[in-house]
This record gives sequence, structure tokens and C-alpha cells, in this order.
Amino acid sequence: MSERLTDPGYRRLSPVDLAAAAAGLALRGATADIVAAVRQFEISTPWSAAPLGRADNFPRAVAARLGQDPKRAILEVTGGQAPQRLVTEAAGEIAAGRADTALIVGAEAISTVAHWARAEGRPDFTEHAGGQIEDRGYGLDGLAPPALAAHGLLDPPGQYALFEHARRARLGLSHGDYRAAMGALFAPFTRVAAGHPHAAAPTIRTAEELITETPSNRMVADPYPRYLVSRDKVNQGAAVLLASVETARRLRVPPDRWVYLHGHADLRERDVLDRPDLSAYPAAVAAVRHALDLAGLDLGDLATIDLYSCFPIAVFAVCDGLGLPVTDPRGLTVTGGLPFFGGPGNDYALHAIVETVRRARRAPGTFGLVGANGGFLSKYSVGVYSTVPAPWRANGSATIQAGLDAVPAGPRPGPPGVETYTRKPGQDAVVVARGPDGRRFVTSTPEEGDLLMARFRDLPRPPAA
Ligand SMILES: CC(=O)SCCNC(=O)CCNC(=O)[C@H](O)C(C)(C)COP(=O)(O)OP(=O)(O)OC[C@H]1O[C@@H](n2cnc3c(N)ncnc32)[C@H](O)[C@@H]1OP(=O)(O)O
Repeated sequence: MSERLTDPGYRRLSPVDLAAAAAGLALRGATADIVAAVRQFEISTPWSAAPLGRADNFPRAVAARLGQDPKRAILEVTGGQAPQRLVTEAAGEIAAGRADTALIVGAEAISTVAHWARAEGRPDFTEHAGGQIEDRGYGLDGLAPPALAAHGLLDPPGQYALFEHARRARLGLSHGDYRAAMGALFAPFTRVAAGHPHAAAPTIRTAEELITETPSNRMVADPYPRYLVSRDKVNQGAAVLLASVETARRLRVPPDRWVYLHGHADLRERDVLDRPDLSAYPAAVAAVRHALDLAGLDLGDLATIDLYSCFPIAVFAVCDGLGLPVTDPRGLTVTGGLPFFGGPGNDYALHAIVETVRRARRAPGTFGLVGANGGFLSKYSVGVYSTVPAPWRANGSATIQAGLDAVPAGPRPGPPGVETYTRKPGQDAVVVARGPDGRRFVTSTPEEGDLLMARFRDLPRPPAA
């Protein structure tokens, strides 16, 4: 479900409206034992605000619209991994016989809220549903490093920009060549978005257009102009219904609509400043590998792939680790990705799952993979979907996580110098550097990008702390 401000018949739908509309289509009269919801951005941090008001119990508010009173209502922690994590958890609950059906829902109306926040005659989205809720909290532990906070760099564009320049340094690319690579990665995404009925920005753009600064493609955080950044001004909702085979049969869901979860994994990366390599995402790579192993597949067996794409590095880092060419002819998105389809808060991957399921139904017997990223390349959840029947198999994420956590924290040993940096317009650059003692530190400098670049190549000493 989606609506744009410019749509004829625009209705100012709230997140509950959007989620309920999507959930109604998924349920088609079925009853959900569990309703598990993805958290809206407006309740994702202690400092978030909901200027139009909000539901006090989002999953139950959605259920109530559909005349349902589920046994369990869940509100998941913050993060873009949430949709896939919830699908995997719910599938396990059903396999264990603790539920017959589970509905996963999510929606954002960030565009509508931003538009009406200070306008006359604004709608009131306050809603009292009450009742039981398993609110899992923000789940933000480790996501706000004080050293970055001290330099005002807690926002996603700023932190992802650091990862991007770290990758540029690793590859030894000039600013221009790296920008060109980001444009080349995302230009095909714009073509997919242009063909998706729910895309927020369905405009085909060339690589050159994506990276050329213009008034509408203004610099957000070097190296990102706006077109390379997740687009949060969207109104989008999605829902996924899970059921056991017996229940699907009882509900008379036609068997050609049954799609099974073949592989899955949920892994977590170290806190940002403890990572050996700021350009890499080993937890995501391990999650994709493990989900494929569980499904008994190789990358080459997949018909569709959707890698979370809030910023280019989220795709690059997974492709780098897997050895998957970014030019893979299957494409790396089924929706158009977060800057073009839209980045509805924590909810994007639910849309990717819906589209993957649709494509699996259209091509029975094929397999599709969804990779869902949360935080600052912090949490990755993967699902592999197909119409081919598969038994439930628990994953081995805990064992793999222990292996990832055993890698020593902190930067790889190396000479002192700049590891990465970013700069927001009109501000000093924020620099992450390795000191003479091998420790990582964060500092700010008014120096220009070219001078910082020189530090990548010739690193006489770190900038003054
Ligand atoms: C794990 C993760 O997912 S991390 C990612 C988390 N997500 C984020 O951090 C979101 C990052 N993105 C953003 O913060 C914002 O998109 C920004 C800052 C990059 C740009 O936002 P803005 O400054 O509002 O951009 P701008 O005003 O240019 O508007 C962008 C587009 O939205 C439209 N728009 C702006 N305001 C509104 C509004 N209230 N309602 C509807 N559309 C709007 C504009 O018309 C423009 O559309 P166009 O592309 O067709 O020209």
C-alpha cells in the first residue's frame, strides 16, 4: 500500500491506516494469532517525535481495524533488519506449534506527517488501542558511539558516509571514480523503481544524474548527494501472513500462493568504532552465506536478490564479501531500493519480502533472497523464499555470532593516519584516524577534502586531536 501527496484522491492515511489496508489484503478473512509490527521511526529513539500523534499500541490498533484480537501483539526493536527477523521468528513459532497464523505488519507515513506537521487543519493520528503488547524497546545499545556523538555524527547519512570513504581508501580510488561507481551501482535500481507501482520516486536516472550535484540533488554528507540516500519522505505499508500448511489448507489458500522460508539468519556486527575494517560488513556476509547453506543453495541458484540499499555501501560491502559482482544480471533489488522505491523507516525489507514472494509465485520453483540491514551496518537478517516445499529448520546464527564476536575488537594494526572522513555542507570534516598507539580516535578539521585525501596516501601524522 502507498500514497503520494500528489496522488488524485490522496487520503492522508496514517501508519495504522496504511498497515491495516495492507494487512487486510494479506489476511483475506483469516485470523492472526500473532500480530508483530515493525517500529515506526517516530517511536524508534528516545528523541523521536510524533507531531500528528500516534497509536499507543500499533499492532493492536492495526488488528482492531480488521476486527481482530490477536493472542499476542509484538512491537519489534528499531532497525531495518526487523521485518525479516520477525518473519523468521514467526515461522519458528508456527513450526513449534505455538501459533497457527502470524501477521507481520509495518507502515510509515513520514511524507504525510512532514507535510502536515505545522499545517492548518492537520489530521490527528492519536489512537488508543490498549491491551497486551510485547514492546521490545528501542534496541539501540551500541548504536550511538560517544566519540561520534561528540562530533554530531549520529545520523545515518553521516555514519554511512564514513564507511563509504573507508572503502574508497581501501580500493585506492579517487573521489570522482568512487562517485562514478556509486552512480553505476544505483542507476539500474532507478529502472526497477520506475516499474514498481508503489515506488516513491519512480524516475529513471543515469549514473551521471545520480552523482551530479544540482539544487535538487544537494550534498547531504560527502560523498552522498541526496539521490544516493535512503528517501524517508514516503507513505508506504506492507504486510505478510504466515501460516502452517495445515492452516493454509483449512483457510483454502490456493497452494500456488504458498511460499516457504528455506533459509534464514540473524547476525550482528561489532559497534562501529570497534570494527577492524570500517568498509566491511562480515556479519552480513556470514548471514547471507548461512541462509543459503540452510537452504542448500549457492548464490548462483537464486533467481532474485534484494540487498538492503539505504546507501551504496550497504550493497557494496555485501557484494565485496560474497564476491558477487555489482553488475550481476539478476540485479540487486526487486523494488528499486531505499533511495528510489522508498525507505519507509525500519520497514523497507517487508516490501522487499512482499515483492520477492510475488516473483516466486510468478516463477514457481525459483528462489529469492532478501537481505535486511539495521542500524549502521549493525544487524543483518536474511531470508530465502521459494514455492518449493521445505520443512522448518532452525538456523545456527548463535554459533556463527560467537565466531564473529571472537575476532579482536579495534582497528587492524597499521600505520597512524586517517582511516576515513566525511563532511556535511558548511561544517568541518569529521575524521576517524588511527593514532601512533594503534588506537582509533575521532576528530574534526576544517581541512579540505583534497588534503584529507592526501593523508590516505601519505600519512605523516594524524590530525591534531
Ligand atoms: C538501516 C537504515 O535504513 S539507515 C537509513 C535510515 N534513513 C535515513 O536516514 C533517511 C535519510 N534521508 C533523509 O533524511 C532525507 O531523505 C534527506 C535529508 C536525505 C533529504 O530529505 P529532504 O531534505 O526532505 O529532501 P527534499 O526536501 O529535497 O525532498 C526529497 C523529495 O521528497 C519530496 N518531499 C519533501 N518533503 C515532502 C513532504 N513533506 N511530503 C512529500 N514529499 C516531500 C520532495 O519533493 C523531493 O521529491 P523529488 O525527489 O521528487 O524532488
